[in-house]
Amino acid sequence: MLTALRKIYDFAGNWQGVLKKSVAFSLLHSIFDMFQIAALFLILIGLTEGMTLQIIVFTLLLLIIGILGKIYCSYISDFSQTKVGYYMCAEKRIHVGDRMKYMPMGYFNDHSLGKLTSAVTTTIGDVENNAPSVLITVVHGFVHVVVITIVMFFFDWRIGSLCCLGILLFLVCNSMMQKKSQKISLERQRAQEDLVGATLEYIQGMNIVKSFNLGGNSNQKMKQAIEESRVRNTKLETVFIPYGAAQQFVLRLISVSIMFCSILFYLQGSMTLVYCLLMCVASFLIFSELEKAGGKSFALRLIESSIDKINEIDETPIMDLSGQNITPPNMDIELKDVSFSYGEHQIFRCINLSVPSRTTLAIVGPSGSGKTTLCSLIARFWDVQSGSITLGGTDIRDYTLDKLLSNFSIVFQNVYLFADTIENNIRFGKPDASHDEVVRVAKKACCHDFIMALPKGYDTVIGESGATLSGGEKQRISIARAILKDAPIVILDEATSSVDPENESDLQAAIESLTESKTVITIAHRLKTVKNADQIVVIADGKITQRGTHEQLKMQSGIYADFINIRHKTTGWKLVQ
Ligand SMILES: Nc1ncnc2c1ncn2[C@@H]1O[C@H](COP(=O)(O)OP(=O)(O)OP(=O)(O)O)[C@@H](O)[C@H]1O
Repeated sequence: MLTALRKIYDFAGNWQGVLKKSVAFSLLHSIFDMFQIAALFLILIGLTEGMTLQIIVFTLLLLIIGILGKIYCSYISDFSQTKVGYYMCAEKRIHVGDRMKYMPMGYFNDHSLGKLTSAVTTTIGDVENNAPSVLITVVHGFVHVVVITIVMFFFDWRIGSLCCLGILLFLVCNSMMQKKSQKISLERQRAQEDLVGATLEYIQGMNIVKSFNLGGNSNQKMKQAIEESRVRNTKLETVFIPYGAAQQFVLRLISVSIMFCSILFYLQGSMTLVYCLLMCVASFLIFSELEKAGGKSFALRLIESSIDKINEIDETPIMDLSGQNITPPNMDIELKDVSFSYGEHQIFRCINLSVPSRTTLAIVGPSGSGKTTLCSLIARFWDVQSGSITLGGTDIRDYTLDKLLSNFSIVFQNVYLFADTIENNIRFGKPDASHDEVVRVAKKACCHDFIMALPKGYDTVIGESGATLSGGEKQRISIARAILKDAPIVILDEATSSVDPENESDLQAAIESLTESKTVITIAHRLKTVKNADQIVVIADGKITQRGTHEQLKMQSGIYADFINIRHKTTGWKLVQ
């Protein structure tokens, strides 16, 4: 239990002060609670030994101060508790999100989208909603019972000892429950992750679901995940209920024992009537807060496993640790003996390549040969396993990721647009750009006219993933933001789809604006791009099998000439005119 409490405290980070304040006020609340017992004690003395005005006034004062104190302390404690929960988790979400930018892409291969989404949404949400309140209730419950026990010892050591026995028995039940819950908490968390993953997959694949008319079967996975989550949650409850009941039983039993013993001691003559009455009334109050703590403490393991999960993501090694803010003297890119594999799947074996500043490289090759991977290695989305890649003569691993990536504008074939205004989507390339700058690049990327035809122009909010724009329009928006970034190196995965003849010339004009006077690396699908490139490399079987200009390569027998003649249709690579 202490480990879990410690973890919550550590998790609070910058908000530990507010958490301590909340705990302190909940303890003060306990002290004000004692005022009730003191007032009761005075009333009983008054009733048995004669009521005086002094006793009445003092009792009333104690009650008023106690009630007001409790209200004030509750307010501050609850407010701080909500504040700490919200802020510590908001900070953690931002921190984890920031860190993810610097994680190797391999991390995202090994961890499903569902698991990561679940971690930053529901798992952190669990911590946000429960951790501070559980910590405060548990600490409060224990301090409350300890304070009361001390007071009981002050009145009668035998009753004090009974209180100690109650605490001890409660701890035994509670630690048994904590042990039992450890395994189930993990299982429940996994079920939760699977559920988020299945839901995401279902929603993301909705167009496929509809187009294949598979509504009935396709959500089978989601149904299974829901069922699994139900089973785990129910199991959790079923396990806790007997222990929770045992805790309650133990505390109630001791309360009743305190009452009976007090009466017995009074009848034997070893306790005064006042003390006896006081103990009888107090016996119902002694364990009230501990009982609440017991009710909440079952959540400690759940919170602990949630915190462990979030910390595990947060502690994943990032790529940026030894990077420096280097400004490359030129944009020469050099690959020396580069080998790379995805796990066991070898993609490149000792490849060498040189792309001088302000030249154009066209990468061609069959589907799955590694064209995208090569671009990803140059932009350090992945680290090479052996060999090196340099930019301006410096190994790209010696740059900070921010500094390295500031040199690249990357346009992917599958464009992702954020659920934000068109203007902000373009501004993503340069967050401090003015409206005029945004319009200027939109014109260059041939977007301005279709943007102005939209109901709110640049302020039109596009649906998630750009759902309300055509494929070609999305492409041009992504080119506009790349033009705005104005990085000296452009990596471009040419669109093979979403280009109809009307869009074609606009898209071409946009690409020409983007690539003008830059070092350009293109995954080329168009004969025109390939023809105009300063250098063409053909990738196949983990190697660069051919390199040269269009004129040189078309004369050589080999994959390139075959492709030009569209003889290798079956490999899945073709050039469009
Ligand atoms: N993130 C990844 N994890 C594991 N394997 C991957 C990953 N990305 C690509 N691969 C595999 O690496 C190989 C090369 O993929 P890559 O996308 O680089 O090829 P490509 O030449 O760009 O293909 P295409 O022309 O079809 O886009 C493929 O076999 C692919 O399945």
